[in-house]
Amino acid sequence: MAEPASTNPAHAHFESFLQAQLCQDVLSSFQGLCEALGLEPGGGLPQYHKIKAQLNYWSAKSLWAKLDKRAGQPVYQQGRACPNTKCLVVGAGPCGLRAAVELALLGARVVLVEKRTKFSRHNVLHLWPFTIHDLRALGAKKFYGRFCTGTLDHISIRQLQLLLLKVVLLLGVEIHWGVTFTGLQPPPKKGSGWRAQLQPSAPAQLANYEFDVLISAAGGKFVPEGFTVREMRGKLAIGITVNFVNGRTVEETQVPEISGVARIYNQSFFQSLLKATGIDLENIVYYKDDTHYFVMTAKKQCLLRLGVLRQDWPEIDRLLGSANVVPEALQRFVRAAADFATHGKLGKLEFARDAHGRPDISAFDFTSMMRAESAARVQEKHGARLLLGLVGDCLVEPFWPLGTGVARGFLAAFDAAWMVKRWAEGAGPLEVLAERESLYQLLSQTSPENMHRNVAQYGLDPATRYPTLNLRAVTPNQVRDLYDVVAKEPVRRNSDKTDAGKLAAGSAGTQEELLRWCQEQTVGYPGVHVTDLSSSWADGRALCALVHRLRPRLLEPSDLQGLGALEATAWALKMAEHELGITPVVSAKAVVAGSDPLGLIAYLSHFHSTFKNVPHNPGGLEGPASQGFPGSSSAVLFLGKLQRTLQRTRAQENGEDTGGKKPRLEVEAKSPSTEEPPAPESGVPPTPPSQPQEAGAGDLCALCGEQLYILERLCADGRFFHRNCFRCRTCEATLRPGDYGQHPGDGYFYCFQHLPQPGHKEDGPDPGPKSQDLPTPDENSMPSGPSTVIPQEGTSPVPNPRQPTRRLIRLSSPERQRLSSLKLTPDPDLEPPPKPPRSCSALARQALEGSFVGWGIPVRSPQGTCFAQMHSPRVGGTGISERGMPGNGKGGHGAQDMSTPPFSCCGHEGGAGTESSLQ
Ligand SMILES: NC(=O)C1=CN([C@@H]2O[C@H](COP(=O)(O)OP(=O)(O)OC[C@H]3O[C@@H](n4cnc5c(N)ncnc54)[C@H](OP(=O)(O)O)[C@@H]3O)[C@@H](O)[C@H]2O)C=CC1
Repeated sequence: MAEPASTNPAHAHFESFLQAQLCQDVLSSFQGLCEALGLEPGGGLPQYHKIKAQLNYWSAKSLWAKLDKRAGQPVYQQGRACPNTKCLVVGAGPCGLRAAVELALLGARVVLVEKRTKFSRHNVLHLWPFTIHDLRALGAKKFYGRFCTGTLDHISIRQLQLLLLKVVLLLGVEIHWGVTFTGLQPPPKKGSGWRAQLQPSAPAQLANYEFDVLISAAGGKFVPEGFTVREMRGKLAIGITVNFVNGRTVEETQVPEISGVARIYNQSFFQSLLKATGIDLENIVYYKDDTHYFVMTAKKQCLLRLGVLRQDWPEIDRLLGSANVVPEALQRFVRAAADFATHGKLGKLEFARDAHGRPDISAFDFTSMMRAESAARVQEKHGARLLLGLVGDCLVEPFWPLGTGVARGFLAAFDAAWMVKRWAEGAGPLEVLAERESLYQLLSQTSPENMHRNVAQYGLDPATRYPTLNLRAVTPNQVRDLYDVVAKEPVRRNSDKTDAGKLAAGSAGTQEELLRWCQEQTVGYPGVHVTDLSSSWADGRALCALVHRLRPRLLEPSDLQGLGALEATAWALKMAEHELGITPVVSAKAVVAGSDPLGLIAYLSHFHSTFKNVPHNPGGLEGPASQGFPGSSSAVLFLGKLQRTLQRTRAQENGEDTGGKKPRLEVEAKSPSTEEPPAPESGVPPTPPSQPQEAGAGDLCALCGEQLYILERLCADGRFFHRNCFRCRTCEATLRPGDYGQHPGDGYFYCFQHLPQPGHKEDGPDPGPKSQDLPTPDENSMPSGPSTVIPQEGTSPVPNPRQPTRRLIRLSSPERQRLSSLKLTPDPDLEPPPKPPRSCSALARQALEGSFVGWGIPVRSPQGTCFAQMHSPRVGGTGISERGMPGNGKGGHGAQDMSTPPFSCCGHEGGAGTESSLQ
C-alpha cells in the first residue's frame, strides 16, 4: 500500500536533496532542509545527529542505518577521535570529498574550498570492487539509483561528486564554492594559527579560519608549495575523450558497452576501422552513464592525416594546443570512431556540453604523469604545527587506461585521514610522517588482487586494506626533511644574542624554554650538567646524554672514560641523524669549540620541537627504566656504551679482530666523522659541487650558493646544504638521513639505489651524462638530455625549496626499452606489477577469474596466438569484446586489455616472449 504523502516540509526538502542531480539543487535543497529543521549547515557531526533525530521516517532511516554503520566503526571512536582537529580540504573532486567524509566521521572540523561552482565532468571512472562497496555503504544507491547496477563498475565523475557531496553535507562539512586556495598564511606570532590565502577574498569567517591540517585534493594541476613533484614521461600517447548525449532510449540502452579493447588483442577490428574511416587507434573504451562516454588512444599520424592536427610539432603542448587542433575535424573523428564501434546504433551522436557549453571533447597527452615525492609534510612556525597531506591526482596522477585513479585516490584519502587520526592522538611529527610515507610506498603497487579480499572489512585502519602492511617501512629519520620549521626571519651568523633569541623563539619557544627542556632530558647523567646552550655541550657528554635519553638502546654497554669530546659529539650527531632524524645543522668541531652558538641552538631546537610533546620518561622513548634510566646505573652504562662502540669501530678500521661481533652502528656510520672538511685527494677533481667549506663557517649552500639559514641547513661531509638542494646526483631525489652515500671517487652524494659500486664502469672523476642512461629520442616525447630540472614558470632554474619542482626522471636502459616497446605504459613509477602467472593456462584462469583486473593483463601477444580463444571478440561483426566475459563479473577481460605491459607468456610473444620474461 502506498505511503501517505508527508506534510512535513523537511521531508520534502530531504527527498529533493536525495534526488537532486545538479550541484546547485543539492545545495539549495540542503539549505531548505536545514532551515526547516532550524539548523546551520556545516555544524559537524552534531548537525548530522540533529538531522537524523528530526527525520526519522522510513526513507531517511534507511540512509541513517548505512551512515551509522560506518560511523559506528571503532576507529572513529564515536566521532571523538579528532575532536580538536581543524582541517581545510582543498578541492571537491571525488578524492577531496571522500577525504572530507572520513575526517568528519573522525569528529574533526572540516572546511572545504572548491574553485568551481558546479559539477560538470561527464567522464566516466572505473571503480574497483572496494570502491563500489564503499560507496554503497555510504548510501550511493539512495542518492543515485543507477549506481553500479548489475555488473557495471563505473560512474561519471559528476555523479560520484554529487553523491559524495550529499554525504559530506549531511556529516556537517562546511563548503565554500568558487573559492580558490592560493597558499598558506603562516601564523604571524606565537599563539596564532595557520590560515589560507584565498581568492577571491573570502568572508571573514573563512579568512580567519585557523587550521592545523591541510588536505590538498586539488587535482593534478595544483600541488601546494613545499612538495616536490616528479614527472614521468613515456612514449607519446594521445588520449581523446568524448561525451555524447544519452537520450536513454531503448535502442541506446541495448548498445553494449566496450570495457576496453586494445589493438594487440583485436587487430581485425582496428584494421577494419582504419579501412572504413582512416582512423588509426590503439584502443577504445565505451561506457554508458549520464552520457555515452568514449575514450580512445589515437595515433598521431592519423590525426595529422585526417586534419585533426594542423602540424606535427615536437613539443606535445604545442602539438595538442588549441591552436593546432581543428575542432570540426576532431568532432568528425570522434563521431566516426564512436559510430563504427557501436555499429551506428547510438543514432545521431549529439555532443554533450562541457562546463563552458562547448562539445565535451578533449584531446590530451598522457605521455606525462606527475607524482609527488612525498604524501605529507609538517610545517611549524611560532610553535604552531601544520600537517599537510596530498590525496587524489594531487598525489599521483593515474595512468588512465589502468583505471586506477579513483580507487587509489580513495585509498590515499583513507590513508591521509588515518594520518590525521594519528596526529590527533599525539604521535610525533616524524612518526606520523614516516607512517604516511610507509603507506604511500604501497599505493602504487595496489591492485584489487593484492589487497585484502574482503572488501566489506575495508576501513580507515590501513591494516584492514593492505595485507602487507609495514608502517615502519620508512623510518622517522628518513622523513626529517618533510618536517619544516619555518624560519622566515633571516638568521645571520656571527650575530649577537638577540638573533639567537629570535631563532630559538622561532623554533623552540624561548631559549629559556629550550634550556629547561634540555636540562630535564639530561638530568641525572653522570658528568652532565647543562647550565647553558653553549659551553655545557662542549665535552660531548650532554649531547650523548640527550640522544641516549631519546633512544636508550643505541649502543653496547661499556665505559665512557677516555672518550674525546670531538668523538663523542660526532657520534651524537651521527646517531641523532640516523636514529632520530635530527638534521645535523652544526659540526662536531663547532660544538666543541663553541664557535657556532646559533647553530647549536638551532640544532637543539630541532630536538625540542620534535620531542617536546613526548612525555618525560626517564627511561627514554623506547621504554621502561631498565633500558637506560638516567641517574641510575644504566646512565653510566650508556656513557660506556659509547666508548666501547668507538673502540670496536676503531679496532675494525685498523683491521683488528673484534671477535666477530659487529657493532650495530658501524653499519650506519663507519667512522665517527668529526665533520672536518676532507682534504682533496690528488687526482680527484674538485669535490663537487663546490669546495668544501668548514661546517659552520658559511652562510651559503655548498650546492646552489644561495643564502642558507641555519634552520634550513643540512651538514654532510663538512659542508652545508639546503635540505632541498641535497639530492642524489643520478635521480635527483632529495636525500634523506641514513639513505645516502658519498662516492669516494667522484665525491658526489647519491641515494643508496644509485650509489655507484666501486669498480663500476661509470666510476670516475666526473662521469657526466651517460649516454646509455639517457632516453632515446623518441617520437617527441623522451627527454634527450640528462636528468632535467624543469623550473616552474617564473622560477629560477635552481629548485626553490618552497616551490613544487617538476623533474624528469631519467630512465635506465631496460626501463626505457620497456617503455618504448609499449604504446601504453604501465604504472608511472615503474614499480613492478603483481607477478603474473607463469603459464598460459594459469593466465587464462586468472584472467577469467578477473584476478588480473584493473586495466592490464600483464601479458602481451601481438599475434593473439596465446590468447586467441580466450580473448577472442564476442560481439559479432566488430569483434569488440563485450563486457563480462564468461565468469568475469568484474568488467570483462576487455577492460584489462588497454595496457600492454612488458610481459609475455609461454614464449608466444613472437620472439621476445619467454618464460623468464614473466618474472
Ligand atoms: N578528465 C577526466 O577524466 C578526469 C578524471 N579525474 C579522475 O578523478 C579522480 C579524482 O580526482 P581528484 O584527485 O579528486 O581531483 P579532481 O581534479 O577531480 O578535483 C579537484 C578539484 O579541485 C579544484 N581545484 C583545483 N585547484 C584548486 C584550488 N587551488 N583551490 C580550490 N579548488 C581547486 C579543481 O578545479 P579545476 O578542475 O577547475 O582545476 C577540481 O574541481 C582522478 O583520479 C581521476 O581518475 C580527474 C580529473 C579529470
